[in-house]
Order: sequence, then structure tokens, then C-alpha cells
Amino acid sequence: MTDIPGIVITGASGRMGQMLIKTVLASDKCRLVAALEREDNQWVGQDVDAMIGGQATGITVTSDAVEAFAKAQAVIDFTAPAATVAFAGLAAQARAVHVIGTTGLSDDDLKAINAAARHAVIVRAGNMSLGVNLLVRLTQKVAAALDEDFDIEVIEAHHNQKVDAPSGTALMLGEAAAKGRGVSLKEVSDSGRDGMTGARKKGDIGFSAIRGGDIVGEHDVLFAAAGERIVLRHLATDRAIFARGALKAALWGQDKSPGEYDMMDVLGI
Ligand SMILES: NC(=O)c1ccc[n+]([C@@H]2O[C@H](COP(=O)([O-])OP(=O)(O)OC[C@H]3O[C@@H](n4cnc5c(N)ncnc54)[C@H](O)[C@@H]3O)[C@@H](O)[C@H]2O)c1
Ligand SMILES: O=C(O)C1=N[C@H](C(=O)O)CCC1
Repeated sequence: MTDIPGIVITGASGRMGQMLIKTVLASDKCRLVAALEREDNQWVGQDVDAMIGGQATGITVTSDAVEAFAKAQAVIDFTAPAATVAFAGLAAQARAVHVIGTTGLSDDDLKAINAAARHAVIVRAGNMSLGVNLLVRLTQKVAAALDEDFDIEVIEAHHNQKVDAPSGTALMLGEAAAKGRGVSLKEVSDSGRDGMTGARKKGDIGFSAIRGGDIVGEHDVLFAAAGERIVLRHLATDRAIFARGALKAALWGQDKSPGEYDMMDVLGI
């Protein structure tokens, strides 16, 4: 037994789940205590090392969240909205830090997560990378400095298996732009243009989503005015950046009071 935090990875067989397992196994600041998948997933009952390759862990992939969370000081969760809402309640019961990377959460999902954060630490962000969180800050600053003569558009590109749009990152960037302008994103958001849309409404914040191939994640924030354009850009080329951020959040949360936090809190930016 050791006193470094024990971590559970949910969605173990997913794109992020696999990256997170590798990141936790490579770290000397935490230990992997369980890997969780859906009951019907073929990884359940298999050894983690057999599935991932590499060092022997002695850990079998399970679908029993209650048993897995009872062993953990942190749960790192990049799965799907319904699973994440259920895990928020269970992680709070286990008093484990819940790091949520899942995107596509509805307002009701967010309310349920917020309620769970009354009893435990939750760190949630649509993007856990240092670069994107810096870009969020820059976006807010640039939006605050410019008036509505500059049209703001958020353009994002992801792989062809992504199920939600706009991306969680695009929404973070849109929220930051709206905050900089002193408006509510809900009032000015314009996504899914199609057909005879009419001319662009001044003050709107637009969203466009590209889906194709194996794109890890690309985001532009465009400020377009007559005669000039500013483009703020982040390009992700490796999912390791999200996993590193998530692990940092899990360790950061260990001595914090119950509540909902984001990556800005973790990074101190
Ligand atoms: N915040 C970030 O930095 C960041 C970065 C990358 C991806 N994401 C988000 O993370 C999520 C997952 O992305 P992905 O590309 O890894 O998807 P994926 O489909 O490859 O993996 C999701 C995994 O979750 C599992 N899962 C679903 N329901 C489950 C349940 N009830 N119990 C256990 N496991 C369950 C699935 O079986 C699957 O293996 C998406 O919402 C994505 O947008 C966020
Ligand atoms: O691959 C995904 O899915 C990603 N999701 C996050 C988002 O929705 O912004 C972060 C980037 C990768």
C-alpha cells in the first residue's frame, strides 16, 4: 500500500481512456487502481496490460463503478454524458475527486454535476490542455478590446467519430468571447447555419464544425472586420495533452474543498 493517489480511468477502451491509462502508468505521482468500461464492452474481464500492451498491472477491466470508485482518490472520466452524470454521484459518495473531460453535456446534466460537487471536488473542462486554456484567456481579452464591428466566429475541426457539436472547446471559446464582450452566449450564439439564413446579425458569435479523418482537435477564433482579420488558433496533434491536463487536475484536487472547478483553477491562469 502506498499513499500516492489511486486513480480509476473510466471509458478504458476509448481513445482518451487508453491514453489516460498510459499516462497514469507512466507517472510516479499516482497509481492505477481500476479501469472501467460498459458492461457490454469486450475489454471487461481482460487484463489492462493485455489490452494496452506494456507493463503488467494486475488490473482487470471492470464494469462495477461502485467497487472501482471505493478504491480510488480520483476518477478520470472521458466517456459520454449519461455515464458522466451517474459517475458524478458515485464519485461524490466515494469522496473521490472527479475529473470530467466528457463534452456534449446538457443543462440538466450540468445541474446534476453541480449538485454532486456539493459533496466532493469536481474538475470539469471541455478541454484539459494548457494551450487551449491559454487561448480561452486570450480570446476573452481580444473580445474585450474590440467592438461589434469585429464579427466573432469559432471554427473547429475533429475526427469523424466525434458525436457532439459544437465541441466542448468551441463552447469554452465562445463563452470567453461573450464574457469579454459582456454578453450572454445563449443570447448571441449562432450555430448550424443552413439555407436562406439572411445576413449575419451584428454581435452574434458564430460556430462552424468540420468532421473528418483522424483530426485530433483544431480551433480558430476569428475576429473579422472590414479590411482586417485576427485569427487565434490552437492545433492539437496528440491526445496526450488532454491526458496530462486531466492527471494534473486529479492531483491538484486532492487537497481542495468540495466544489466545481475548471482547468483555469488548476493551472492558476
Ligand atoms: N476535455 C478534454 O480535454 C477532452 C479531450 C478529448 C476528448 N474529450 C471528450 O471525451 C469524451 C470521450 O472521447 P473519446 O474520443 O475517448 O470517445 P470514445 O468513444 O473513444 O470513448 C468513450 C468510451 O467511454 C465508454 N463508456 C461509455 N459509457 C460508459 C459507461 N457507462 N461506463 C463505462 N464506460 C463507458 C465507451 O465504451 C468508450 O470506450 C468525449 O465527450 C470527448 O468530447 C474531452
Ligand atoms: O476528440 C474529441 O472528442 C475532443 N473533444 C474535446 C472537445 O469537444 O472540445 C476536446 C478536443 C478533442
